[in-house]
Amino acid sequence: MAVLLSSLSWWQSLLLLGIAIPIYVFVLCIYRLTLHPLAQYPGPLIAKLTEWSIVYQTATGDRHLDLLKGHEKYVQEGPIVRVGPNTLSFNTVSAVKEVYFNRKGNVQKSKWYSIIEASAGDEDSIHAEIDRNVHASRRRVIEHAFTEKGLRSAERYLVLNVQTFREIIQESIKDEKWSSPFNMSQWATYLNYDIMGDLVFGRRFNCMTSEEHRFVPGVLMNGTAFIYTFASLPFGSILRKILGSGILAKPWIGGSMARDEMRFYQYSDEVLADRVAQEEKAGRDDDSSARKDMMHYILNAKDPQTGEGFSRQHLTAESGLLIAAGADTTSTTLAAAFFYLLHNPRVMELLVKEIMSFASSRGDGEITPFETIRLPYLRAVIDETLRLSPPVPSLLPREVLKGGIRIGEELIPEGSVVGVPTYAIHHNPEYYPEPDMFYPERWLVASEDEAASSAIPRSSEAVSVAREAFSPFSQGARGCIGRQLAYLELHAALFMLLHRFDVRLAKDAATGKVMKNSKAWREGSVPVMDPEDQKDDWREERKRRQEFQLFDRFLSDRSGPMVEFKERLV
Ligand code: HEM
Repeated sequence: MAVLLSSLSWWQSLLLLGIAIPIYVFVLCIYRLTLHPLAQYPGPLIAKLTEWSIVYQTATGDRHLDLLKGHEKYVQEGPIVRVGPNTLSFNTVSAVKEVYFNRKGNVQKSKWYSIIEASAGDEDSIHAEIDRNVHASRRRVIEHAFTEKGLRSAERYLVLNVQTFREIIQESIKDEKWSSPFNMSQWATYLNYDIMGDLVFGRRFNCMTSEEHRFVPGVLMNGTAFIYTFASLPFGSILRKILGSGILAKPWIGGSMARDEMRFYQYSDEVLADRVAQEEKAGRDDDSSARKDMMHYILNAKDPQTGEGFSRQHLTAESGLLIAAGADTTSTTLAAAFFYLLHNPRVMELLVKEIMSFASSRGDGEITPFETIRLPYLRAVIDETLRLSPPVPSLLPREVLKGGIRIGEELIPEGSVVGVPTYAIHHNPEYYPEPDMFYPERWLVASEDEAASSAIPRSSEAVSVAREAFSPFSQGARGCIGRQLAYLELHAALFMLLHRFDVRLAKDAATGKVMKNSKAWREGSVPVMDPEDQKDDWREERKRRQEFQLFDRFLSDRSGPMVEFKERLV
């Protein structure tokens, strides 16, 4: 071939390419539609032909909606949809079990993960690491930071940060009236960044009280949006080198999103450098009273099997991951919980009743975050929020290894990419009757009396089916390591805020409608979208009955609800 090309003049080579490329594309398309091992599965034509359909979906922020729409459209043909030439989306519990939950399942994270943290340097965090053994070894190191002892020592800092938020709200309440409106997505983000700063690095970012670090959530969301799409490009693994080199971050090539992606890792590396210096100083001074935050455990931990700790490059990747994974997800859920409570007064009333009666049963005794975990209706509200608005809403891609994998009745061949889109399975009526309804009771087994008046079945079988499909934290060996911490934060924050304040949706004084925050709460943020105030130009799936709107950037972008607070008269 090379000899042939070298014997041609430039215009003959060009002509040859001009003929060969369309023929290649044509043959590839025919192959993908007919002889490809996944050709038998239903799906949109464009998705069968090209990966660019995934790129387009990730760029719009609507991928979770597209995946659900695909499953609804092809439901008659079964629960599997071909969403890319080589990618299958499943909407079943058996797929959740085989692909995620089963630690021996014959899959590994797809190559998409090898690109998402290229800007952190040559080493991947535990989230991006593909090799299952390397991941297991690193995860054992990180687990030291998530023990019950570690979480118990975190309680105090959770409380202090929520107290700061309460004080800020309190200051905005004038003359025993309602506070000024708070965009809950914005304030839940500041709160959770401050909590994560405190818990991971032993220092507050003070997002709630000062402007200095408030740029970080925006930088993270922009960077994540960029990488979500970039990593989905065909030949993404070749592009990793470009990303890691920082070329895209040059002002004359990449846009602000590419620059923000780099900027986020620079920021987490700076924060890490300060923290490592502190740890070294504490070691030199033999200071046993130094703060034992998560980084303390991570800096000092060794994998019990290999005896190895983390290199500096790993630590940079893990620092970025912990800020991103910990702060952003939990704040989406807190904002969404306010949205659902304020649109469902019945649920709000029951929840406040539970909180108040627990508090009064304790008299003047101090209530710790761990105790709030025991409140069943509060947990049901949080789980129902995570079901309808999962902060990581799309398909977590896994590549099938040699020998293939059996999922339900199907044998899926090696090299295919498979996954279960969380938002889609959380709306699957087979597991969640009346899936669009915010109904926390679905998580609680009903007594005989309750069953008679229940809107949906609540037998122990129905609840356990719902539990099996429930995947906001994913499941199994690659599932979320911060799950317990997230619940602790959410329980504590909701308990402390609702115990102290009555809340209501802020209304626009002129129109009397739910308030829209026309000003972006950070650069590039989406406007407040309240489905009660639907616009004609909203796509159909965004008009779901009273759902808190997410924009899928792998993490979720969001805004609102606009909330006002008033001191409760106890
Ligand atoms: C509501 C809150 C949260 C949700 C919904 C959530 C969700 C998830 C999901 C879906 C994954 C798997 C991602 C994948 O497979 O690509 C994950 C992984 C992870 N999460 Fe969370 N997360 C939350 C809170 C937290 C918190 C508070 C932390 C702690 C700092 C955390 C740390 C991590 C880490 C380190 C991983 C990677 C685990 C591994 O690969 O071994 N997350 N999370």
